[in-house]
Amino acid sequence: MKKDAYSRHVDHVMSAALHGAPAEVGDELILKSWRRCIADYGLDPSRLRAPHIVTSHTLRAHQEQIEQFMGVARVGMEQMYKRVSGLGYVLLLTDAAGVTVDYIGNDAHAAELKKAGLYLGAEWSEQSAGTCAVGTCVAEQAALTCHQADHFDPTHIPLTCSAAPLFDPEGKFLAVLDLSALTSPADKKSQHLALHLTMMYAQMIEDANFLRHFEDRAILRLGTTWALVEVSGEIMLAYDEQGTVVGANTGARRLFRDAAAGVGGRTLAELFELAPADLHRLLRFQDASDRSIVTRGGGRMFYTSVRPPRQRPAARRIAVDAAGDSQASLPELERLAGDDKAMRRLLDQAKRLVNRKLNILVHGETGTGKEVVARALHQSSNRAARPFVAVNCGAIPESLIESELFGYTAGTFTGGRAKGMKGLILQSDGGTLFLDEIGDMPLHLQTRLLRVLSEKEVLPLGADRPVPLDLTVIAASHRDLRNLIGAGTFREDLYYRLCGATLHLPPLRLRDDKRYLIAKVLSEEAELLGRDAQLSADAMHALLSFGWPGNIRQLRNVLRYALAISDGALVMHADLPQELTDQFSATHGTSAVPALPWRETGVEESGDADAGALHAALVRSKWNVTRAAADLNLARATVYRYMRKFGIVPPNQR
Ligand SMILES: Nc1ncnc2c1ncn2[C@@H]1O[C@H](COP(=O)(O)OP(=O)(O)OP(=O)(O)O)[C@@H](O)[C@H]1O
Repeated sequence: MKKDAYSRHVDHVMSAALHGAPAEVGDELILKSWRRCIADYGLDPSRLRAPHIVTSHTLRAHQEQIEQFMGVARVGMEQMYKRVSGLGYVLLLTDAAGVTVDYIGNDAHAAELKKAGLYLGAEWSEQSAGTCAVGTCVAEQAALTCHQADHFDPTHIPLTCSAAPLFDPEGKFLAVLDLSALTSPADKKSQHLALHLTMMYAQMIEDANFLRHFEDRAILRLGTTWALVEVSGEIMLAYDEQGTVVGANTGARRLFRDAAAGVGGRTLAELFELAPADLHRLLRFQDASDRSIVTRGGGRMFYTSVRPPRQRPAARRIAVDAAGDSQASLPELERLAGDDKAMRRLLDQAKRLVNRKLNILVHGETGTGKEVVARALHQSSNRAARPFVAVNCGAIPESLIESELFGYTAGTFTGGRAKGMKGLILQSDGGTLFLDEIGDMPLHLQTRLLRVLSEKEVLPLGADRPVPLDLTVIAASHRDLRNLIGAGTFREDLYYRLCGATLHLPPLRLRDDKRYLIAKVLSEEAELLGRDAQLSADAMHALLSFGWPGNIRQLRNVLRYALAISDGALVMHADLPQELTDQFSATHGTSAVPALPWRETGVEESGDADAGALHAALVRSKWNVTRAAADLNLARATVYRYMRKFGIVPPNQR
């Protein structure tokens, strides 16, 4: 900015703030903000300040405060960004303090955007940045555009920014959605649509969050247009079975602003003129053919639509109640465990790792839930709306792993796809790449993967230029990778790249929350069948006493089987597969005692517990590989591969 233009700006801000009228500035919110900057925060428009970017530790703390909301907001932001991409805009989501907790922009301009503060971690409060769209939106809790010289600090004059406030389901100010650009036409009117788009998406995100928050409640939507009331939640009220309002979105709070006691805690009959039949249909969460309603006192007419509460299947309630646990409403990561100490510690650790951009290594026997944990970590992260790509390095034939992972360009292979193929690594860009059985990855591909991880770019086969990517890897192994390093089959440097943090999943037999897991898996399986399920006391006892060499995967298979066999809602001991009932009666003294499956051979002494589990499954199936594979939920080819690997030889071939 030229020096004279710069001093003109400073003079204009000072004189308008001290003596000016709103008409001179053109926007009352901007004028009020200039005054606050001078009188309340003691800012000086002639002192230029570079944008303030908070440390990653502070950023994480801000993100943690609104983590769940960020997941919902991200979906809306991505949709919105599609509408404006190519027009030079970036999207910011800030928290109520004005700290940018999420961001979508064109990475090609990352350096410029970062310099301008249009980036993750930038703090846009008025106290820090002077008048700006986010800061003034925070101060006024109102939508506005802060265009070029509206900014207090001349540093920000090149920018145009439109921001809208977001409120939580209780009406508390929560966040700001901001659409900004580094350059724009001089006329502020050019940003009219940008402001409206921002307000529209802010409302959509806020309403999506409202619907999620009250998914267990009926929602009454009111609209002024008959055909749109189903889809546009202009005004929404959540209410309980008695018709008492338990939540209201911003539109509804605005509508009932004059009601002395607000809307919360009042009944629908107090707010609307309702005939008994109308009240009845609302309490039964039914729609009616005449879908109009009139507010009491104000006499305003609206069209209505009712969204009934989400029905949790009875089976889920019964089963979880059976475990005496009320975790059903908790986020996915929390629900992975009951009160097992090791798992609770692991989940606490996992929650702290979620958005840290660290690669994570998950270790545990087969079927302990390594992939389940990886998915839950992804779903709890701010990458949740981006892809979760799972690759089983042990299952893809070695000849294909390279092209599957890294992709290839057109013409690289005869018989390949004409347009080339985007590899799985690139497909996970911005999301999470889950590399299962990482210990099975051939050495030369480990080298290529290491390069991808360190350089954050991938070179598809046949390509001459690498493609940059935002990669977060969660790798899993049932084997101790340090043993593989010792044996020379796993690269030590890759190991250190992958284990930004390591999570050790305990085997099911050592978990203290078996009762919780049994109830959870039973309810999930029963839900799939659309029925109720409970376990008889002795069936539960047998499940609790079993050794579970195949861990939670085996538990799921057993319960799926038992549900298929059982006649009614009650799963009996006799409905369980024979392997369980045999062991149960054995350990209770009614027949010969088989040793616990994973201890019955010396294979475990090889240092690999899975060899024991595999051997046990083969013994149980009388060396029928197909049945053992089904038991362990593995492909037959995988069972053969592991048999070769562990040196397990069937008796008839010894
Ligand atoms: N906490 C859990 N709650 C309910 N089901 C679970 C849980 N953890 C794992 N499971 C179930 O156990 C089975 C195996 O899980 P998963 O595939 O994540 O295990 P894994 O350790 O990755 O197995 P592998 O090493 O063989 O790939 C799946 O059916 C999954 O649904």
